[in-house]
Amino acid sequence: MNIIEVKNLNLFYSKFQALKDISMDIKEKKVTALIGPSGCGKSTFLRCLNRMNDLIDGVKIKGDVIINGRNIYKDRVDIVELRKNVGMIFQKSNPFPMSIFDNVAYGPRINGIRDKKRLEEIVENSLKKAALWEEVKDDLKKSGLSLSGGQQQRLCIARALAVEPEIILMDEPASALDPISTTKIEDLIFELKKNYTIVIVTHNMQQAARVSDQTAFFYMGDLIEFNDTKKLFTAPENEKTEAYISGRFG
Ligand SMILES: Nc1ncnc2c1ncn2[C@@H]1O[C@H](COP(=O)(O)OP(=O)(O)OP(=O)(O)O)[C@@H](O)[C@H]1O
Repeated sequence: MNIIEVKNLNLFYSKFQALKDISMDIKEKKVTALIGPSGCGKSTFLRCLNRMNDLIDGVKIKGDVIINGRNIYKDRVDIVELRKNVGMIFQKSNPFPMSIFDNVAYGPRINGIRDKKRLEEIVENSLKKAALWEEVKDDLKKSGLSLSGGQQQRLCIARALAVEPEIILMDEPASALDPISTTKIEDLIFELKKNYTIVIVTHNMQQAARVSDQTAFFYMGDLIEFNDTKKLFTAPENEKTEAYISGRFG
């Protein structure tokens, strides 16, 4: 089933067109990777899926993004609800300057959950789902900022999971991490897709090939090819895709 349907999406930063008539259906509980050379529009596209571009001055968006049957740009949509349902993980982990517990409890508290036991449950479950619990369970009062880079990124994933999203957007979540931490994030993505839909921007083609079910190749604002990951990397249909995956540009 398609959880996200993008139809004829165009995005302008003032006069510059960064996305050109993009249409793409994203399947539920699968990992979709967005690849392409720097500046091709991957992050811009990702941010369209939870209206993060609304925050940028001079942005104009035309077209439709339909999530669970609701057009997030046209129907009356509560942005806070939307971002709860469509969580986001950034390249640079950004824990709040507070304890591990408070980082994960932050969203649930904003949503009005006050009961201590309930919060403890949510924090424990979210940290378990983010594969961080075992490493931090003995000192949840420790500052989130005192964790290693890889742990901080998993803390941010736990924080996103604590408000029960359906979709998680990841913008190069492992590009600042060492190989071992990267493997942990990749293993986690594999685990998470049992319950969540994941859309991930990555510069790393091996990573896209390892973690994703479907891959979209962008080039200069165009969606050049969108295919099953295996097919895209072994028998691409477009010659630009082939040139890119074989390292001839980008
Ligand atoms: N806030 C902005 N204002 C103006 N132009 C922007 C803005 N953000 C991005 N752009 C331009 O839009 C195009 C797409 O940028 P985007 O960041 O989406 O590309 P990307 O494929 O994610 O690149 P990278 O891999 O380098 O992160 C680029 O030409 C970029 O310069």
